[in-house]
Amino acid sequence: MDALFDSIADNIAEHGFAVADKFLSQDELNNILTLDDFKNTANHFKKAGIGKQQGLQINEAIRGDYIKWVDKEASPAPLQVYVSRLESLVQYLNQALFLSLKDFEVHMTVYPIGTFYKRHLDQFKKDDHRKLSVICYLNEGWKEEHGGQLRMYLPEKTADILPVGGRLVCFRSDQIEHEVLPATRERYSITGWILDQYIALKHL
Ligand SMILES: O=C(O)CCC(=O)C(=O)O
Ligand SMILES: [Fe+2]
Repeated sequence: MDALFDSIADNIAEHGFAVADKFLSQDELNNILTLDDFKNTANHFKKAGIGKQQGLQINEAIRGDYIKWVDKEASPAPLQVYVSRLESLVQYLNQALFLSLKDFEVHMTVYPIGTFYKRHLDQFKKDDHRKLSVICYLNEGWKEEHGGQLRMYLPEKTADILPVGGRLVCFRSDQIEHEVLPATRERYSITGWILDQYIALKHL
């Protein structure tokens, strides 16, 4: 894992984002996908909103995904594997990049066919504790023609990333605007943010 973590740190330092394949192995992601949460998303997930707490709004013209927050202390074993890998990544990035990262929050995500998330930044207006966005994709056999790319708006170009199973994308939450394009398949992922403070308020 160290070589993978090292390339993530280098790319974040140099370009503000990193794409790392095989962050989760095929077995690890199969185990996550067969969790009841993912097999039966209609019962477990709820519509994602925009903003925080009192300001939270549902707006399908902006985002159409469904989410379930992960309880880091009490998640099922397959998710715990991912949570501890992220913990190691956070430690590594702290040492490599001096970011003073403290904690992270993650939710399971499903985008039903045809849904999207319009161009946005991940930091909230009144709360800038989200330092890095981290998304791990869980989709087997995803191809270009399925759509669903993460489009990042970089200073001189855009970069489109396919949500291929096991792939991790990590980028600076305060700098990189991005969007999720609609797909012809359901699109599964675990979405998270690494913060520079300890989480005070649980979403659960
Ligand atoms: O799933 C993705 O590729 C990005 C998701 C995203 O931008 C978000 O949840 O803020
Ligand atoms: Fe985002």
